[in-house]
Amino acid sequence: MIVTIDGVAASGKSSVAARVARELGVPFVSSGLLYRGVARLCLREHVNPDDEDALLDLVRRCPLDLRPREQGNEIWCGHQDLTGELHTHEVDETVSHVAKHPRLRDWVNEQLRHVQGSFVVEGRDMGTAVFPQANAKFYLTASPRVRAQRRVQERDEDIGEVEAALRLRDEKDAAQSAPARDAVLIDTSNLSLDDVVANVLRAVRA
Ligand SMILES: Nc1ncnc2c1ncn2[C@@H]1O[C@H](COP(=O)(O)OP(=O)(O)OP(=O)(O)O)[C@@H](O)[C@H]1O
Ligand SMILES: Nc1ccn([C@@H]2O[C@H](COP(=O)(O)O)[C@@H](O)[C@H]2O)c(=O)n1
Repeated sequence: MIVTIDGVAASGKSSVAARVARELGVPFVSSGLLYRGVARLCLREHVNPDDEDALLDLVRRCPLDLRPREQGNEIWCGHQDLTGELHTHEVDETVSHVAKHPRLRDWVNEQLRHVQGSFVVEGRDMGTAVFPQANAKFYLTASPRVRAQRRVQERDEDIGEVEAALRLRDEKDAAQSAPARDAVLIDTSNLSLDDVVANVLRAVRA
């Protein structure tokens, strides 16, 4: 069984996917971490994120390894765990530049398709481009303000700046972020995390 949970930045994809996966007793996979990993390598190696050939050379030189874990996915580059370096302002600003390249997206999607068995996978285009055959598909949204409020609970940043950055990332991600026609749309603006998880599990088990 494959369950896809797509949605806009900070809509709750990772949190919901992790909880749903735990309840179903299957791994969860965070596709965004692969893009974030490439963005992190760009920053570390001073590679231009707008240069597609340079990005493909980078991931050949520094192959990233996505490791689904119950407590959260890990991203390794050889023997180096990059996981703790992927949710920074610099990575947030770089990742959409990385994600716009078709051949880089093909590379990410090839990594994702190696995952075997049953799993929950979250991202932007899991239910459309990567796993159109998924058994259940969900698409999470929330107002930019609500998403910014949630994000500043995690990071000590100005809420106005966070909201503006989320709106900008939404625009940059629009090309790959359309919900699948058969996805269940959930506006989480006025729902608790528990409510969203319950709604998803009810639909998966229906
Ligand atoms: N329905 C909800 N109600 C309240 N808080 C929520 C809800 N969903 C998620 N959160 C909280 O909002 C924050 C962002 O959630 P999360 O990281 O899962 O979003 P995301 O869509 O994966 O973000 P990104 O796209 O940046 O990876 C987390 O602190 C999470 O606990
Ligand atoms: N399937 C996906 C997942 C992510 N992206 C790009 O990566 C950025 C970070 O993703 P998060 O889920 O961690 O926010 C995101 O803003 C996209 O630019 C993607 O294109 N496709």
